[in-house]
Amino acid sequence: MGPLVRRRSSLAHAKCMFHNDLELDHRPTAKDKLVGRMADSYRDLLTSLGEDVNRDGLLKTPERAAKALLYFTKGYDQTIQEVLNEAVFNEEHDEMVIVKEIEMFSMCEHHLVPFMGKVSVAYLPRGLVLGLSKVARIVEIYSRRLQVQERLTKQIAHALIEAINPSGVAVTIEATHMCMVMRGVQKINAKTVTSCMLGVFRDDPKTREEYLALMR
Ligand SMILES: Nc1nc2c(ncn2[C@@H]2O[C@H](COP(=O)(O)OP(=O)(O)OP(=O)(O)O)[C@@H](O)[C@H]2O)c(=O)[nH]1
Ligand SMILES: [Zn+2]
Repeated sequence: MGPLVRRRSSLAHAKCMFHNDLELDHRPTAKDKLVGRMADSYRDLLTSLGEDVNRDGLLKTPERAAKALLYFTKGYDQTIQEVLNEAVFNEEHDEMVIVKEIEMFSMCEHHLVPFMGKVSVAYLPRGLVLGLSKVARIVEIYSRRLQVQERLTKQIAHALIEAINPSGVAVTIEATHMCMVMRGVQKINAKTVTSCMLGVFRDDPKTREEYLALMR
């Protein structure tokens, strides 16, 4: 295996892309101010539920809930550049790389309840590879937001393309949506599978077949 060499130029390239329409802006307000404001909103919500916000068990709940929601959406506070931390390496490896079954927790933007599942990411390198943990970190940055599964799938795939310019990327997500389990249609076992295939994974049936075989 050849030496791993950090490469800055591709990161500069990545920086450009991450201002495209797939990227949401950072939160407009500082975090400490947000907790106070969100806690006030949670107090209103609890009151609307008919609860007494001054009873012992609920005294600290608005702040706790605010911090929890900020955690569930912490992807808004992170940038791809920070997360990659320059872990893009020159490596002449031209076989498929797959990081499989990355746990994912996200928030349905329609009902503000969680959806969760597993993400598999594959790419075919073209001179550059990504630090393996960074694949999972990319999943975190886009899943820890208000999302729909299809957009999440696409954002992860495009982030890989822009970070290391591989010959192709495939992302598959299998998830359970709490909005379909705990309410609404109430289908406990329904799973939603989405995929995004780019480059050779889209154009070359053999590459796609190899990916699907490795996924089985
Ligand atoms: N395509 C897609 N739809 C989603 C996702 N998460 C939730 N939804 C759907 O968003 C839709 C919102 O539909 P509406 O009819 O406006 O809302 P609703 O009355 O609460 O719908 P029900 O869930 O059917 O009760 C529902 O069909 C959800 O299942 C997602 O990630 N992708
Ligand atoms: Zn939902």
